[in-house]
Amino acid sequence: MYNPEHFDTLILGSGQGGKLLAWHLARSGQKVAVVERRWVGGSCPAVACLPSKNEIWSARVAHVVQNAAQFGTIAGPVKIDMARVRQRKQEMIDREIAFHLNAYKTSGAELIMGSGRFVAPKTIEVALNDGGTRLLTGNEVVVNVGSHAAIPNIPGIEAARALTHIEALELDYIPAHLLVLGGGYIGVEMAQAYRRFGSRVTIIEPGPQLMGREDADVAKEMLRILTNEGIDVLLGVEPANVRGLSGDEVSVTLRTAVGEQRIDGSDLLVAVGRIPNTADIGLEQAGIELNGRGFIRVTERLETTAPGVWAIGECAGSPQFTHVSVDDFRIVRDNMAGGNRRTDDRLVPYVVFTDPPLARVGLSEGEAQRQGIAVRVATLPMSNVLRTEATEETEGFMKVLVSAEDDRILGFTMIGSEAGEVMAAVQTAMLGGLPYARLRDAVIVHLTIAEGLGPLLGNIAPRSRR
Ligand SMILES: Cc1cc2nc3c(=O)[nH]c(=O)nc-3n(C[C@H](O)[C@H](O)[C@H](O)COP(=O)(O)OP(=O)(O)OC[C@H]3O[C@@H](n4cnc5c(N)ncnc54)[C@H](O)[C@@H]3O)c2cc1C
Ligand SMILES: NC(=O)c1ccc[n+]([C@@H]2O[C@H](COP(=O)([O-])OP(=O)(O)OC[C@H]3O[C@@H](n4cnc5c(N)ncnc54)[C@H](O)[C@@H]3O)[C@@H](O)[C@H]2O)c1
Repeated sequence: MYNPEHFDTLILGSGQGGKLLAWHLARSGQKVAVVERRWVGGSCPAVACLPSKNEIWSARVAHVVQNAAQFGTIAGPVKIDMARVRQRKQEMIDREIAFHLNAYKTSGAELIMGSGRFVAPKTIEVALNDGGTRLLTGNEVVVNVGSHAAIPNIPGIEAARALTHIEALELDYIPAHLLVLGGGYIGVEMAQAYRRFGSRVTIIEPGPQLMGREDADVAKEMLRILTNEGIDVLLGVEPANVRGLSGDEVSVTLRTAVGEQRIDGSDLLVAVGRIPNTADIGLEQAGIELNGRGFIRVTERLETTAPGVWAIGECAGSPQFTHVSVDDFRIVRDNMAGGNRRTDDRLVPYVVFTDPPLARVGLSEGEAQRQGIAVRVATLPMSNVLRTEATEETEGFMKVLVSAEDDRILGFTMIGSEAGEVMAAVQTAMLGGLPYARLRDAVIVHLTIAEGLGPLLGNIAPRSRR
């Protein structure tokens, strides 16, 4: 083996946490390198969060304009220019790339574009994108290689060249009839966006409800909202085979409770979950073990089974959100500096960026039940929040779980306008350990959506005396 180049910290994959760690350590004087095969800045700004939310926003504008007459604005016939939608998204990505390159330059961290694989403990060989190889070692090594879209094992799906989120975000035409496999995060977000651009859309979900991890009442409301916009949702159906070619004519045969059913469409999007990018990168050469699901085995401190090697983000089995990968960075940063931060004491919120969005922090009702945690539950329909009188955003509801033993807020779910922003207020109260009545009695601005927190928490029953 030829002489390796040595770094204080070597990071494989420019994921969301890894790049922040690189910039931080380099600014602190360390010699740092990041190896990235494709996306400067990782998947979030290139093919995931930012581009999807960018196109979802374009779709929202289309929706508002299409419904403008209801609010007294006569806009005339509406036409969607998908090439412009895509271009706007690309301009944002280009700004992101420039931002990231500048952060590498100013921090002093080296970005090496190529595919990396371990060839020995703490040693990575990089097949450079421009040709040639480099051999790198690090005192500390961090793996932040992310995941890719799973393609289910359905006969005909490979030949059909189904879209993943990556190709779907590159379309410069409006699919006549988009078939969406999967009624999870990507499925519902993209289904609604394409419906608003003008596609006919069918969601195909084998589970009994959309958004399988949510309470049934939340999933039912999501179903009602999407169905009202004209999206067809097929629940409890199993795709058996696929025929044809996405972008042309494609059909999916489904096994249903009442026999087989064939759905014909023009394009097929697959959104059935993620597979960690941990295969074929030589982890076994470096003593880095995987768990049974292919994720890197880590401690709560994000240490792998190899001394001096850490893992961050989705490849480490962390919840699949950018803000979690960012928090993984903070944990590794502090633990590298001798601290003792853990992943198991954090509150992980999330937002599904449908319109209205779905947000949750803490326990759902189902989780509380399964964990045997006694709770008091209150709900408030969005139509009872005064602001929605003005905006007509009356869909959805808020739900809060308060401990039956004390007055701590244990969970908050909202499907409704500004759900993510309202949730952040509840999350803050939860982090501060505020008894629910403090938030209930807070003076919250009239006429905001958050004003609904008062009446919502006012619906919590008093604690029963034993
Ligand atoms: C369509 C979509 C929308 C999403 N929307 C949201 C959202 O709104 N909010 C949210 O919080 N989360 C969202 N997510 C999830 C979020 O994007 C991810 O959780 C987050 O990007 C994970 O980051 P990570 O740090 O694990 O890795 P990533 O950001 O995925 O980075 C891993 C990097 O490693 C590189 N890599 C892999 N293997 C190698 C190798 N061998 N050599 C060199 N480089 C390698 C990859 O090219 C990639 O750039 C979305 C995901 C998708 C797919
Ligand atoms: N707003 C956000 O934060 C956001 C947005 C997009 C993605 N993400 C992250 O990315 C992850 C991946 O998203 P996703 O939508 O691919 O996965 P998901 O896990 O959210 O949903 C996958 C869905 O596909 C269904 N499914 C499984 N096998 C299937 C099959 N053969 N045919 C049809 N459906 C099938 C599952 O029952 C499930 O409902 C999410 O879990 C989330 O963490 C987050």
